[in-house]
Amino acid sequence: MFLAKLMLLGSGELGREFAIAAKRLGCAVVACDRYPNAPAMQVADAAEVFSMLDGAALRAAVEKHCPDFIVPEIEAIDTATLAALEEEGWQVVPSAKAARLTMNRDGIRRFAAEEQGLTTSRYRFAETEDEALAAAQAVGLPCVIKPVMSSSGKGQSTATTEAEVRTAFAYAIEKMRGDRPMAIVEEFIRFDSEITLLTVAAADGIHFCAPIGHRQEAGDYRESWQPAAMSPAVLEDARRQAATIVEALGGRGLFGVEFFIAGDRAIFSELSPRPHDTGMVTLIGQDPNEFELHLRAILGLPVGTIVQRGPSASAVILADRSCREFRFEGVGAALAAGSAETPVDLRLFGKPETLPGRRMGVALARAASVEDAVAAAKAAAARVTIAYDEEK
Ligand SMILES: Nc1ncnc2c1ncn2[C@@H]1O[C@H](COP(=O)(O)OP(=O)(O)OP(=O)(O)O)[C@@H](O)[C@H]1O
Ligand SMILES: NCC(=O)N[C@@H]1O[C@H](COP(=O)([O-])[O-])[C@@H](O)[C@H]1O
Ligand SMILES: [Mg+2]
Repeated sequence: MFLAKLMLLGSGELGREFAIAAKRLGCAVVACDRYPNAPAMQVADAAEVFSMLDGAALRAAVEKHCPDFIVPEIEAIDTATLAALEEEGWQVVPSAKAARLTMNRDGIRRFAAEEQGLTTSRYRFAETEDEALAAAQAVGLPCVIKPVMSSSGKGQSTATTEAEVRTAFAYAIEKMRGDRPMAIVEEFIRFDSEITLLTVAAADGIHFCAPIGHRQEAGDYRESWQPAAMSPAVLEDARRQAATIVEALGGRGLFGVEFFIAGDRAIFSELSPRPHDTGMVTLIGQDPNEFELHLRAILGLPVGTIVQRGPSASAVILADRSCREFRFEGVGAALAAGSAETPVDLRLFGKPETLPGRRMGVALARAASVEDAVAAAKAAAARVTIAYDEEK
């Protein structure tokens, strides 16, 4: 009856779009996350609620549902259990090795820089304040300090003085996920721009999407656009580095490979072995979009030709406080801003609770230029407001 059964480990906005793509292609989806009614659960065939870091619960869910593919959707997963499951013959996407190396920044950074020879910022790891100070001295100030296990900028800050290094290290350890109190101390790169190069490893080879530019604030993305303007030589270098690391990680799927662009250098930053948040722009600008590409690659289907439909952008809709009783307003006004020349669309993720800075939705636009697309997406996002009710 079903083409395949997919189990999502993590069920946020990215998993939700992936689940929709999977349902369209006749797959069964089991959505797992730490809280009930997570975005992907709302469109899945079945749901399981447990912490992805709980290996026993993860194994029990796999043995209960017997998925054809286990699809990590977040970084923080018990990767030792994933590796054991893979060893026993379960299919982990793109591979248990990719999930293990990318869950922690030390894993992927060492692999990229020391084993694959990619260009990266200078970096050191620190487990104590003294080690953080020594690391900052080695990489130079200012430096960026991040917990080795975190995402979306959580626990990340930039230090320009020794005193700030101490504060930044304490902040990283306070905000880390998991149980490894370790931070990466990175040279601050004065980049001209930053991009995500979506790279697909599929049955019919390696494919690249047009580069996606993005702007980050507090370590989290605010707007992304596609195609990002780049010199052909730098793009070629980024593609070479992306292909190197994707092939070395192994397995099939879509990867979001992040680079800083500084002059004629493409500096590898990190990668997601799964759809990328900045890649939500492909929901309006690209066929197949990043979620459909991930699915096709996983299922062993050919990707064929990827069509970029013209200058496109996404802009995020963020909450500013904690609340369980809230409503979206201005949705009609946001959509009404679209036109034949500048189509506008929205995704509201259906998260059951707001938190300060939590991404609740995204506005999408296509236009005559990337600048116009970003302006249209931002304007649409600004029209959507969240009305918070008193906690009941
Ligand atoms: N070494 C650096 N130099 C300059 N800016 C940096 C550096 N490291 C990170 N940044 C800025 O912070 C952003 C977030 O960093 P990074 O991608 O490492 O964190 P993250 O928490 O994994 O984010 P996400 O999960 O959203 O990709 C980068 O996109 C960039 O704008
Ligand atoms: N940069 C990684 C990223 O964007 N991940 C996406 O955010 C969700 C968690 O959101 P939450 O923190 O609001 O629950 C994840 O499940 C994934 O979809
Ligand atoms: Mg990143």
